Amino acid sequence: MFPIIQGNQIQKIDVAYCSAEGISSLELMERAAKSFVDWLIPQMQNSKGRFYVFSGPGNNGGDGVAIARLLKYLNHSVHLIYIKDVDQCSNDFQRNFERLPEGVEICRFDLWNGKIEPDSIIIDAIFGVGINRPLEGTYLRVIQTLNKQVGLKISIDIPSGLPADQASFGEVFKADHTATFQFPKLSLLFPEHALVTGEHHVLDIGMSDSFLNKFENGNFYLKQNDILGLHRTFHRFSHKGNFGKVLFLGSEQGKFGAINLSGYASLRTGSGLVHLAPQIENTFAFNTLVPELMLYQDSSKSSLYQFDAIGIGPGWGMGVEKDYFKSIFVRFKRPMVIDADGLNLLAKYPELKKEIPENSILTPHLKEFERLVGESANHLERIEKASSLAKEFKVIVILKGAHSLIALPDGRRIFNSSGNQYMATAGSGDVLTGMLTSFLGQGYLPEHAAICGVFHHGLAGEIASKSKRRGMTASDIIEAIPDTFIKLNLL
Ligand SMILES: NC(=O)C1=CN([C@@H]2O[C@H](COP(=O)(O)OP(=O)(O)OC[C@H]3O[C@@H](n4cnc5c(N)ncnc54)[C@H](O)[C@@H]3O)[C@@H](O)[C@H]2O)[C@@H](O)CC1
Ligand SMILES: [K+]
Repeated sequence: MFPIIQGNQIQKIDVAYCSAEGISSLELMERAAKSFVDWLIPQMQNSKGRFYVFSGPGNNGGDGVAIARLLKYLNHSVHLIYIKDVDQCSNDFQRNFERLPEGVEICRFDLWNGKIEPDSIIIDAIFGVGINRPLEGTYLRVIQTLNKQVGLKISIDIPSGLPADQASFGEVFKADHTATFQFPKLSLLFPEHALVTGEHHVLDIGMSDSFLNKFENGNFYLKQNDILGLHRTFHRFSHKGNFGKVLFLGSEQGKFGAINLSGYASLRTGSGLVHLAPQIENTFAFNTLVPELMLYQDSSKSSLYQFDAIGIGPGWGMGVEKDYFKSIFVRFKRPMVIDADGLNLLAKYPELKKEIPENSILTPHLKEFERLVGESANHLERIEKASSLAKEFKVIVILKGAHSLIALPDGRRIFNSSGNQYMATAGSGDVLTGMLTSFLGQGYLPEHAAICGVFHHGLAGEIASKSKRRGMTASDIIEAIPDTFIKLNLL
């Protein structure tokens, strides 16, 4: 997993990395510029190959100058507009400025005519992770001018004006794409910044996970390779008991789909036996939409011990009695998955939080999370609150959304990389509950069940949306679950 390093530590890392690798900071900047250009060129497709690079005074600006040179070497039309006098810019900016080849159109911002030819690509290299205060004066004018321009806009490392680890504090460059070096900066993962970061891409500049781990401060970015080693393997003699017997409690009258989706998702994730216990008087009048699903009549007196894992909450309704709810914790005693109305009931009866079995997985979306812990001023505060909840009650909190956060009881916070906007559809959360419960039932450690569940869920959404886009449904996500195992070559 990439650690997500704080913005104010990044300069220190650059120095340590250059000394460990025996390279100069100028060489590191060259690597960054090259990785950017290697990524950029295939993205251009129908563009005419005309670039306007806007460079600020620090090393982000230096990256921009180096990129202008590399683009010129590839015979593109390149304009470089710099903002501060060159002799006041960073050393590596100046070294790169001296190396600019003939043919790059160079102009200082205050002398620039403000014209950008149609179909040009605007590259924002004004500020990177060194931003430490809101933009004002000329810098503010530059960003305001560029935000009014039409054309594809790409930010280097981070959109200028956005601080690396905090909520935005002023005007920010509005990028269509952000190409960020080595690991995503924390603020690129905040939903409220979606309109300025555009789509983000992580570019490798050669720093290994083990090198970066020396500087970690608890935040990590989950990649595909990270989950491969977490999976359990099963052999030829495994029987359905090895794959887990799971139960879903939920679905009041009128919401039959909810636990059907969870149950079916858990079958597709590999569960051996799946039971549904709907919240209706006559359980056996319930319609299981899939023949492999079985019904179970639960009461506060029945034993839940026969199940390897349980998932509670999808479509449950708010009429569930407090004592019955508590009895589930007391009777099962082991980690379980709590979602939807299970969480809303915890918000209604907060005294029950302390009864939740340790290492259970809670999966609130933003609204359910707000009901549980109150409003947050921004996503950073939300992340802190999720982490506190996980630590205080020794549970795993999965805060769902783009880049779902997995907050672990030991304080680590893992941000997911898989998934896309098409997954914001009815029942998508019920599917996640099914997958998480399935992994728990197959004997995965709760932490591994959370990580694998979240990653596979996002990957299934990516696969299903290839042919369905906006028309993708939760059932399509379920049908794509087996393909996630095939894609990752998991037996
Ligand atoms: N390992 C990495 O991550 C690498 C980073 N590089 C680049 O270096 C960048 C960081 O460079 P720097 O630390 O020079 O930071 P910046 O390029 O963001 O610039 C910081 C400078 O701007 C000033 N400043 C900050 N906020 C301001 C404001 N609101 N108005 C006016 N001036 C302001 C600061 O005092 C400082 O002089 C990264 O974002 C990245 O683009 C690459 O060159 C090489 C590799
Ligand atoms: K930038």
